[in-house]
Amino acid sequence: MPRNHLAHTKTLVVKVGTGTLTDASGRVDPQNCARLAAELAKVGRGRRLVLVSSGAIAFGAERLGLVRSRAKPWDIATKQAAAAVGQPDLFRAWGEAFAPHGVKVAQVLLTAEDLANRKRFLNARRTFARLLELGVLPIVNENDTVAVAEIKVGDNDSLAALVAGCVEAELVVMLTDVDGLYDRDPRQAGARLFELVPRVTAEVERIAGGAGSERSVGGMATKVRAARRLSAQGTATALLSGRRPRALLDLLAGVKVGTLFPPEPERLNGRKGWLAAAARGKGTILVDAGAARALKERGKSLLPSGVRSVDGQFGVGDPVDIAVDRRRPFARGLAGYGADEVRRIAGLKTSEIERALGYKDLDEVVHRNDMVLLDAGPE
Ligand SMILES: Nc1ncnc2c1ncn2[C@@H]1O[C@H](COP(=O)(O)OP(=O)(O)O)[C@@H](O)[C@H]1O
Ligand SMILES: N[C@@H](CCC(=O)OP(=O)(O)O)C(=O)O
Repeated sequence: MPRNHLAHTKTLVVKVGTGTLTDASGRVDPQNCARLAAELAKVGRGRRLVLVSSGAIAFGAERLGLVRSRAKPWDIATKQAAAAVGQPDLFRAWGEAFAPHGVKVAQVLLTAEDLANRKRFLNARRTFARLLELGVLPIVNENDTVAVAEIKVGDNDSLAALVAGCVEAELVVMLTDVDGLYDRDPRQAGARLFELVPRVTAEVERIAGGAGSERSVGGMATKVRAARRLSAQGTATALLSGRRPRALLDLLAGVKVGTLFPPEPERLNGRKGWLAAAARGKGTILVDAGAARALKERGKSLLPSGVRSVDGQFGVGDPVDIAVDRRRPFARGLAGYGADEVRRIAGLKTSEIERALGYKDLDEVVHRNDMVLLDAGPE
């Protein structure tokens, strides 16, 4: 994908990391917020723009006078408390920074569950669409105060990827505190910047390290993982320095800045895109190797004969993971039968379904039209 195509981007998500909103000592940097707002106001003209902003923990830590120490890292409750204190401050800072440019802002706080549940996902999509029609800039963050491990997206790089799926963005720009992806941690001497990463391979994942500070989450590793998922979704990702003036404007003018991850040519739309990116399996259907091959290599539906067992509880129409090894699901789909029904027909031929259940609604446990193969990551 040539860089000058980026100028035609109609819908984009810009994710701002903590390191972009704070200075080297971790203090909130209002000047950078103001400069970024001026650039984002320009970028948003004539485009659908959504901002995903981290920084609640850093703003809260500043107000509470919490000092960072490598020896005594903050526990989860402290981070959640800091986020609760800091989120209003963060939102106010953005509101004040955008006001001089006439940009109205809306606060959207999400958890993974909001996007994993199809009904709530469609609700969120409708709200985003209406906000954008009204010319309002949605500013998204994870709802850190309520998001415990099970319902947490966990990092805002992944959240930005989910939001991109929700608004069908062509591009996600991640603004961070380094110029892009380097061949090693840029704090080491001799690190070289990648301009283009055509594919996120295992090697690329290996060189992407952890976070730069206690206030950030994830580091390069979560950005690269999000870029891999986005690429499969048909969305480009750019990593840029949020501290470098004009970097975002230059990117959209086709200038070579930062690191670009182009989209894969074939994209998953609508329900399948949601299944692959946002949905979480309510349970797992464990299948035998033959069924796995039929699904992966021949695009077949899952029939009861290939089912070995079922983990968890789910109803008809719920998203379910499909796996040979329960730690690495290779597909996700909408269940044609509930978990207890699948348990009763596991291993049977389709002709035996009716005898086992007393009725037969479908031949397939998961129909191929309701199924996507997952990118289980590089081997
Ligand atoms: N290969 C790499 N290339 C670039 N940065 C890296 C790499 N490995 C680790 N990092 C670290 O990732 C940090 C950016 O991630 P993070 O601290 O989570 O930022 P943000 O708050 O913007 O999300 C950089 O400051 C850098 O120290
Ligand atoms: N939701 C948290 C930030 C989570 C996060 O991913 O932070 P970062 O790595 O700076 O993008 C906050 O607002 O502080």
